[in-house]
Amino acid sequence: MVTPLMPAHMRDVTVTRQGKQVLGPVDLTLGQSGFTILLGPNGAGKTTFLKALHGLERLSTGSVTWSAPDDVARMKQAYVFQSPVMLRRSVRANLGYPLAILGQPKAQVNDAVEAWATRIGLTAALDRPATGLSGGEKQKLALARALIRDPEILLLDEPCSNLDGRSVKDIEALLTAAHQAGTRIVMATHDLGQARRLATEILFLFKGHIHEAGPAPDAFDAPQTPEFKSFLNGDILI
Ligand SMILES: Nc1ncnc2c1ncn2[C@@H]1O[C@H](COP(=O)(O)OP(=O)(O)OP(=O)(O)O)[C@@H](O)[C@H]1O
Repeated sequence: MVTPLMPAHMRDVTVTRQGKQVLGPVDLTLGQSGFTILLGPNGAGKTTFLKALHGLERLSTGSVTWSAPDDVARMKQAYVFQSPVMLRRSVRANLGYPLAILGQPKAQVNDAVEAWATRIGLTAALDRPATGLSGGEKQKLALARALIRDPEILLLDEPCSNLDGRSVKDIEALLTAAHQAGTRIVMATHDLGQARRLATEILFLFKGHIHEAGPAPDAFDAPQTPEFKSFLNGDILI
């Protein structure tokens, strides 16, 4: 599927915090389809990049433009945080929330909730408080809550950090299915194995700059910059 939202352009984007430039300048076009993995060591600026793209970050310079008006673009994006944020309500209410606020009829919301609960293995927990779920269950719920309204682009900030292997596998399966169904994905991760499993495109960030951008697996097989080469070698970058 080709989304009318993309391509998106980041032009001369910089973010400065307390006098320090933590991102940019970034000049980049995100193409119409693909699974972009944003790699980089701690503090490289991955979260800042994703938030800048999503409009959650005040830009010091530059602009982010989508191939649709800003209000339409905002509606068609979903963002999954590193630590899932749960409403203090049931799993059912959490899952249905994005559709309920769009004013969808209750029966339709309920059908979608039941279908997604089955996909993430939480049918038996539907009427339990979401705050009582395990970390992996919460992150699956957060992902399902993002996907339930069928976004054109999904932005994820290290959604699998601190999760057990089973949960990582489940989340990767959900992401792969979304990608295959045509959802544009941009995801930050520390995990090189995960990047190799999922990426169609790599962005490597270091000290706020993009040092490598290109298709996977080529970027892994023949890194173009010494920084990305070192990162792939497991060296400590300073
Ligand atoms: N509120 C803040 N005030 C000042 N500096 C900040 C603030 N938040 C983040 N930073 C700095 O901005 C830079 C980029 O941070 P960011 O969280 O985007 O990196 P990251 O690649 O996502 O890191 P991590 O992998 O650790 O989550 C870092 O140097 C960080 O210390």
